[in-house]
Amino acid sequence: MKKARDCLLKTLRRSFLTLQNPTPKKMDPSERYCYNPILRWNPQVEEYFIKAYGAEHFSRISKALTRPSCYSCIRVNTLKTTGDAVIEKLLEIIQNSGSENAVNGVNFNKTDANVDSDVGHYNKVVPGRSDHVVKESLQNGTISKCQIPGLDYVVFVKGSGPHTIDYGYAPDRPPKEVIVSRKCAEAVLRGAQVYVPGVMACSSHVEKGDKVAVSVAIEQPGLDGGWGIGITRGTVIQGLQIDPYHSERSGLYIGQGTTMMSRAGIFRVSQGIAVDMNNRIFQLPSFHDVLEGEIFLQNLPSIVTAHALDPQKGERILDMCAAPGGKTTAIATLMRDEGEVVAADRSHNKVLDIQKLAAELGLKCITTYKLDALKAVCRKNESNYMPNMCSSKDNSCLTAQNSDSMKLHEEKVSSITAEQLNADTNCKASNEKGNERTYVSKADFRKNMRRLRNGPGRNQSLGGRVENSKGFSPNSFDRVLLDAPCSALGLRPRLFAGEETIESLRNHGKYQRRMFDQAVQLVRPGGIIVYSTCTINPGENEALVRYALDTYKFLSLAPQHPRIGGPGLVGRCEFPDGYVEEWLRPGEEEFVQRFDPSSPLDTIGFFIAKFIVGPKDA
Ligand SMILES: C[S@@+](CC[C@H](N)C(=O)[O-])C[C@H]1O[C@@H](n2cnc3c(N)ncnc32)[C@H](O)[C@@H]1O
Repeated sequence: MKKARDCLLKTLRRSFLTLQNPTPKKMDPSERYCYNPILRWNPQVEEYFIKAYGAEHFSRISKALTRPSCYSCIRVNTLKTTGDAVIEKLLEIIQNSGSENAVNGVNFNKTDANVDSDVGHYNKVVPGRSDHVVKESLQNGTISKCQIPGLDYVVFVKGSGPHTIDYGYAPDRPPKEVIVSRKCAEAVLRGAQVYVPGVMACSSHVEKGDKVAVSVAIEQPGLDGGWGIGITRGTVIQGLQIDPYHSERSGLYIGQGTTMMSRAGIFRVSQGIAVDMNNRIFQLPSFHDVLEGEIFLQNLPSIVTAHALDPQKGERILDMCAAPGGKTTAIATLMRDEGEVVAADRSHNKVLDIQKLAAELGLKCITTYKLDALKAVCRKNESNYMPNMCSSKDNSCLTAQNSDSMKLHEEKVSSITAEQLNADTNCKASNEKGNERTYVSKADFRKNMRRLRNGPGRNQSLGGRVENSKGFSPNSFDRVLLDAPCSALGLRPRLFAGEETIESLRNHGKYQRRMFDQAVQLVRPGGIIVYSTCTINPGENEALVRYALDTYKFLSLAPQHPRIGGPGLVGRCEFPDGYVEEWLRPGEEEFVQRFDPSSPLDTIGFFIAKFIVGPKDA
């Protein structure tokens, strides 16, 4: 029934488009076979953002969102190596790589990585690269160290684009084509290959080894007021104007590639590379499998977020929404792996990702938990609340699921507690002497306690065990990072933004405020909360700050270092339904960092606010 309805809608839509444009005009191929996407928004959301940013600025932001940043940002694992050593190794890799890889399309992969997803990476390095390439890479700034004070361990590798591609169009002989899904295209723009599940449609008679023009199917407004892509997997493309989705694809060509299998193969198998993208609109270096453990690819604003938190050695830090662990590991590295970073996420599998990343980077001070951030504060009346497990030392309330392994160790724990506590009280004095290795720090003590109760560390050796937590005691963290789940409207490249409505944006805001309420309870007086999102939506950024400052009088905005983002938005927005959203007040805007995707920094859209927690009973 639904299929028939969809089919009918599609047919109606096509007739509607044909009626609107009865004799499709011949299009200049340079207009058609190019990359010039227009980001579609929900009309009310667009109106709201235009009010916030002004029409011209919002149009620049929209444009920037459709493109990837033109460089890769590498966070060097300073516990294992240095920025200079990494640059040297990368240059060596370029030197040994094939000349077919242009400098601006630097290909750093050691091996073919046959990732079985529609967005995996695939690259190969061919030996025989000449020396001048290395010199050029340095001279033209392909590889450079970040110049921002304190961030000299961050390495940038430049990419290039958008490039104009000749798809070999000739009158009456259109190029063979492959149409991919939006998600696949977004990954391809970031440097991935086209994998089988990402292919939507393909020209007839495509054989392995054919050159194909790759375009993307993006959601279009439907007659029913929703969005649809109006094309089904397996559709045959003739290269004619009567092809389904022909006009919609104009300006949405993301590159040229060589098919790795025939059309029949693409739609028969379930995995593998369908198209090897060898001529891309954006040429960005790919680092899959490269210098594993020594480097981590991370957006610059995320690295800055860890700095804004300013974690100190020996502290206890909570990362409330931590997966996949990019910021957790940045924080642990800034702490030189001394102290405790509690990394929580509500998704079991994502917690495993944090563990994997921590192990890869060799970080030991990270403890992971599966935990709903909305219930991050330990409630004493929980049915399975076990007071002896919510010790003032550990402050983590573990669930009954772990009680067996805990009972086994309980005796041992109690026998060492007194001794350890003595060590604990000694730690301040020892610290003053700077003799960090001979005393048991608070963090080490907590780690030992956990080891005794739970066996060896969770990171490397337990092979995928994830501990559930019922939450933590109030005031039990020195600093809390809330890198909140959000509308992600700052992520790049983005080819469609119509799914978010005013209502869904407001819901994100509500969810974030509830999480923030938990963060406020968990951090001790005198501690720090950093709140961040990867969205351009002021309702999830400045409005959260307003809520925080108005609700909790003991919070105040703190300056951030480094500060490379722009100021926040001051003012308010009145919605047609009467809802009023309050943003920052004059004087507050310079305390937050707003990363504008259309600014010369060329980052994702991102927001960071830092709060100092004053005496809570004041
Ligand atoms: C923006 S991502 C975090 C990215 C991470 N901080 C990093 O830098 O790698 C948001 C995360 O919040 C998690 N999340 C969403 N709702 C949650 C909840 N109620 N409790 C805990 N985690 C949640 C998601 O699983 C997701 O991993």
